[in-house]
Amino acid sequence: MQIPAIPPIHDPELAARLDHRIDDKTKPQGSLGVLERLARQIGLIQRSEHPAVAKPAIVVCAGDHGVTAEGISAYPQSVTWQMVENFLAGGAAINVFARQNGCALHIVDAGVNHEFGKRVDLVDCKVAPGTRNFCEQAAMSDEDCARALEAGMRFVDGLDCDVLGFGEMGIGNTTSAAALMSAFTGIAAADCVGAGTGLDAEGIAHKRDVIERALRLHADAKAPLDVLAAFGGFEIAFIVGAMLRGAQRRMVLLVDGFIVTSALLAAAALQSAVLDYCVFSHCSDEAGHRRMLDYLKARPLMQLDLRLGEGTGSALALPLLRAAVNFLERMATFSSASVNGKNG
Ligand SMILES: O=C(O)c1ccc[n+]([C@@H]2O[C@H](COP(=O)([O-])O)[C@@H](O)[C@H]2O)c1
Ligand SMILES: Cc1cc2nc[nH]c2cc1C
Repeated sequence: MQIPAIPPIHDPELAARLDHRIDDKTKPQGSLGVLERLARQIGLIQRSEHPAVAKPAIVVCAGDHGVTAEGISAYPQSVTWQMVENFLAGGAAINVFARQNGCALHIVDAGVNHEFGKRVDLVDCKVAPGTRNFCEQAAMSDEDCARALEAGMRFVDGLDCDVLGFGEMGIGNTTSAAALMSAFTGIAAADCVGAGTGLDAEGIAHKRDVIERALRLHADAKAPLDVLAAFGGFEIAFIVGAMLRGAQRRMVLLVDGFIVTSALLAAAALQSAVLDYCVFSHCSDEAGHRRMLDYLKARPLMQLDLRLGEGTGSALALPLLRAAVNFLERMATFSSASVNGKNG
């Protein structure tokens, strides 16, 4: 398997031209704050002084997790496929927010423990009906992990979009994400673990024990792909592949909550320049997410106490991305509006 080469977005000459355009708008310099940094970043990603958010898409990847056998979620595994049906019927939060924001939505079965049959609206990339219990063995074989990564890359090869948002669905996947976080960052499991869909304090303590046990079992997994295979999920590996290919194709990558960011930890361990292409939509209410973002030196756009996943944060961030490219394209300049500039 070929890991995509990703160039950094570094381009001092274009950055200077973007900065000039931004500073020439009728506002005190820097006063549009984060939106100015976004406009500059999107311009550098798209290699354009006139960046656009014209064709946004969100991909929601679903997969099941063998580690649910350890009793680490407040909900049964069957909710994964039932929510996939809900996505396909248009009734989930992500359907509502994607529609509200004029965003294409793609639903992927990367490894759900359910036979959906032939469905035109479901992208069938099922590698297996769920991962193995990573307390007993690696969640994925190396081959299956590579299959999920490649499926993510191939999926993005067929996409026509400029902004690619990520979401996921998978009962048990906050356990997978917390284990990935601890393995990739060296942060203690106790500081990675959280309530997920709604565990109480006792449930969280048990989840921490499960993760610590698995970290001991797979202590030899050091290379990024080995860590991903040991603790990941099919939906997480699919997202890793899709992120790497999306960055290679110079898409803006919209990062959602705790699980999607754990996929980014793996992607960044494989190709650190992928981070240049990322916009962090929000800081999730899942306990470890703030620490994960800090580790990546990431500044999320919003803090809404969301802990849903599905790409809901990605969808809700779209108006801010649009505001960033719109002010750059549509605001008057000091000279066009005859407004005096600084000290002038
Ligand atoms: O995105 C987040 O930050 C987030 C935080 C907590 C839970 N979730 C969602 O909840 C599910 C996993 O929770 P759990 O408790 O089953 O591990 C999965 O479907 C995720 O989309 C998502
Ligand atoms: C109902 C439900 C919806 C979800 N969406 C994402 N994760 C979820 C988990 C549950 C339990």
